[in-house]
Amino acid sequence: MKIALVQVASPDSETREDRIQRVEAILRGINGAELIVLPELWSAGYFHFDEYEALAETLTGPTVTMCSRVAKDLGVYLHLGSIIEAGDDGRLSNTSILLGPDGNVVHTYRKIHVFGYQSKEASLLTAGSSLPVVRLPFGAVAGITCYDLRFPGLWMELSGRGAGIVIVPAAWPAARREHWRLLTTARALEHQIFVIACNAAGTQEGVELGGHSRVVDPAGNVLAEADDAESVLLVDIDPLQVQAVRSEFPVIGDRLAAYDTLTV
Ligand SMILES: NC(=O)CCC(=O)C(=O)O
Repeated sequence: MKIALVQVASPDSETREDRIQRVEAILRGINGAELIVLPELWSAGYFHFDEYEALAETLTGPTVTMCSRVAKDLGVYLHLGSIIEAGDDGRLSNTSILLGPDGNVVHTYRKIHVFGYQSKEASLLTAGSSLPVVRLPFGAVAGITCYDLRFPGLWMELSGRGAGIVIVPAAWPAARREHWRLLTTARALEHQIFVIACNAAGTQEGVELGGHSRVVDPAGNVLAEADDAESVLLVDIDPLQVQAVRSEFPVIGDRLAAYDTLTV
């Protein structure tokens, strides 16, 4: 199964509308992928905190509308990264969305660990409280977002719920690039899971984004890694590898069995 990670830059000088148009052209130029993934808040720009309120949108807003049209036209699964979602109650969430080949939403996830270190996200956005895993023809898929990479308990839940492929849109700064590489590899290896991690590129509000989008297989092998420029990373994965790795070396099974029998 061919997948494409589109490592978008969101420069301060570009409007959201221009960026949506530009990214649409990039998406339409991708051939043969069955799944395409975009970064966290690429259309608004993660570090454009002063614009969060103005750029908040619903699931029928400009980012989802464009991506839905492209998913349908190309007949692909498209994880659109995330949007600042304006909820009915006036609260804002960092909502990641996976669209199916018919353009309809098949999975949404509202970021649970909103980020407060050198970031206004935690004060502007409301944390999510649900962790869905969706069964698709190519496997059990979950989407989580960026900072969530740091929380092992969340990953225990994901693998416990049967996820075999975890999509991680991100806006992870270059300053902590080695954490990004270490955590994406560690999560794949310890949970015997595909980690498809699509980061942002470029600079926003003086913050350099880390790029280095990467795909790590359930045995912890890095199948592909981008550099730090805006680019499209293409890679083939075999979703059946999840079961093969877990059967050959049953770390997940051993872990669940061990916790069931612990005493104080
Ligand atoms: N967008 C984010 O959640 C950034 C997370 C990050 O920079 C870190 O965990 O380090």
